[in-house]
Amino acid sequence: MAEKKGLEGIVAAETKISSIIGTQLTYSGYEIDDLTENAQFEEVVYLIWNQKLPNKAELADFKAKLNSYMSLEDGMKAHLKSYDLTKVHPMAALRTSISMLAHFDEDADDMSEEKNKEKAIRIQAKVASLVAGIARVRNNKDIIEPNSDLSFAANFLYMLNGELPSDVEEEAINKALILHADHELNASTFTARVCVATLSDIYSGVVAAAGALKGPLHGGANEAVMKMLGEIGSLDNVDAYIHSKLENKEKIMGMGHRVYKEGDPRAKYLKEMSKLLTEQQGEPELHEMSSRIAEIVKNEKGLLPNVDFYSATVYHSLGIDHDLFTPIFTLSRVSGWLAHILEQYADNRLIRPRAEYVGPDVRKYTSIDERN
Ligand SMILES: CC(=O)SCCNC(=O)CCNC(=O)[C@H](O)C(C)(C)COP(=O)(O)OP(=O)(O)OC[C@H]1O[C@@H](n2cnc3c(N)ncnc32)[C@H](O)[C@@H]1OP(=O)(O)O
Ligand SMILES: O=C([O-])CC(=O)C(=O)O
Repeated sequence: MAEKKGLEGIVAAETKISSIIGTQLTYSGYEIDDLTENAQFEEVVYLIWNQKLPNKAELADFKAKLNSYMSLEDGMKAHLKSYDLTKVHPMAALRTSISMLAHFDEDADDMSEEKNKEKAIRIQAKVASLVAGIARVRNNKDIIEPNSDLSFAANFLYMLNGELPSDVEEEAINKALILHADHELNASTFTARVCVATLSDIYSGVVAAAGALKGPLHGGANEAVMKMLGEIGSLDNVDAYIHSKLENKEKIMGMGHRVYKEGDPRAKYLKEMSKLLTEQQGEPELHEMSSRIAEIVKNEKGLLPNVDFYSATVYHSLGIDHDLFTPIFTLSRVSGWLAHILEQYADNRLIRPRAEYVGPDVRKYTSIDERN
């Protein structure tokens, strides 16, 4: 067997975008706590794309560009309306629609640095409209045009719900977007880098990454956490449910992490928000159930909550449909993918590891009549 199954611990790239040392997560040198408590998501996107925080003029220019790209073309809206969203998961719809964006971009295959940077802004902006648009179309509601007076977080909620968000809602989404923006060489980001290292285009890299994020061992875990809470039903049922899962060697979603063994530094903010928002919504039991799950899994397995665990109850308390949780993760993480794609292009080499062959020895072809 390959020595490092799942490439655990292998350093496969150099990056200036984010770093994990123990339980310290930094984006281009800034601690995640500092950014979560003080920054706007747009500043963080600028930071991870440029390795510097924007000054006032740079931020204004960046926001203006994001806003100018946010509307979907009529053809793109018609495309979204052609999906059967009663059958297709929004994450599958989002993956497909990101690919379709390239068909409306005459620069899609232009590989110049200038055009790629511009396309990054366009993709970041349009993914917000796509997530909101998919949610609206499936509920037979009109697609809402973005409002350029709003922050990225508020604009997303406005396009999703058709009404201005409260300050609490805007702050919660802004924080969640910052916390999910980048995470070193996680599976979806690695996928993006592998894809574009063939010198494929930026849209292909983002589509490949979205496919990787969708899985329940990665970004899909946030939706799975809410499904688990629904199955458990009440605080009284938590112990029996979790013990039975663990006895059957089943995984508890939202718990554990490949890199963080002493805890995910992002989880504490989401835990705080989960407590506050579930109380405000009159559903404190959901947070109490989550805390009890975390306590049992820590005691029994030594595993701690990851970013997906408490984000589930945060999004639920904001009234967001459970199958939109991973698309919202995408809305944030696309900033990290784009940062890594640009970094990969800037100093590219094809990513092509080797596999250890463990199949049958060399043998001769036999005609179909001779086979049993
Ligand atoms: C944004 C993100 O991607 S954060 C991660 C989101 N994913 C999840 O929350 C899914 C649940 N968690 C997991 O599946 C894992 O903890 C991962 C995939 C996140 C990381 O896992 P890895 O470090 O690769 O550990 P791996 O899957 O090899 O498991 C190692 C052992 O811990 C156990 N384990 C790991 N996570 C869990 C869990 N959540 N619940 C129960 N047991 C677990 C495994 O069953 C295995 O036990 P064994 O040695 O007795 O067979
Ligand atoms: O880093 C990882 O393996 C998974 C993760 O937490 C993330 O992508 O945010």
